[in-house]
Amino acid sequence: MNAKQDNGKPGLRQKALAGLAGRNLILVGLMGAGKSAIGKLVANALDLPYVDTDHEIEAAARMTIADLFVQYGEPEFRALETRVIERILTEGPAIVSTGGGAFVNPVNRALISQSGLSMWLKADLETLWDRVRRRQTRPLLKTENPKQTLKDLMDRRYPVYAEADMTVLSRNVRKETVTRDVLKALAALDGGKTSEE
Ligand SMILES: Nc1ncnc2c1ncn2[C@@H]1O[C@H](COP(=O)(O)OP(=O)(O)OP(=O)(O)O)[C@@H](O)[C@H]1O
Ligand SMILES: O=C(O)C1=C[C@@H](O)[C@@H](O)[C@H](O)C1
Ligand SMILES: [Mg+2]
Repeated sequence: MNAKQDNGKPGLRQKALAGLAGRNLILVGLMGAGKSAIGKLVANALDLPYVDTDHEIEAAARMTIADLFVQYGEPEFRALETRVIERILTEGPAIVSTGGGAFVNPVNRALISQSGLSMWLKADLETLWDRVRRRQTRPLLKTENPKQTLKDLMDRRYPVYAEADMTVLSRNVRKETVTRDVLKALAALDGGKTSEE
């Protein structure tokens, strides 16, 4: 992905940066949507800092999110999440992966819309379940029927995620393909064609 192609037209990276226009890009969506995995690849492609709110929360609390839920409860986790989002967004521009519940809070949504572009990584239930089923790190899925819990979260949260500025399908394809779809969505904000189309 060269910044300039031989034909003189701007390349995908350059167009995506133009579309982003110095703003933060905030990835939202359910657990397993790929916010962390794709966020890292997008940051790498655009040569921008990458920040993961879940990771920042764990660093600030000096414990894992699972332990935070057990020792202090979800309300304390959510309060910390809002403080971390507020801080991160003022330090941008960056590619920011949020935790699955972050965008559901209207205070967080307002902070996000003030300082950046939100992008929903949308995936279907089977794709999400396939990605999260093997890991025990997500406290909200420690239920008797975690797949049903994931489905309930989808039903509640998808109308809210739909408020994001952009949506990209996090399909069952290579991460690089989804990453490219993210860059194309950003590039489209700038209008015109890239030389890679
Ligand atoms: N397009 C993809 N193809 C294959 N695997 C993927 C893809 N996107 C993500 N994954 C994998 O799915 C798993 C979950 O992805 P990831 O941790 O990035 O989700 P997340 O949205 O950050 O979830 P959480 O809200 O729990 O932090 C990871 O193992 C990741 O490598
Ligand atoms: O969907 C959610 O509410 C969560 C998702 C994870 O990213 C973590 O932020 C935490 O486990 C809560
Ligand atoms: Mg994540």
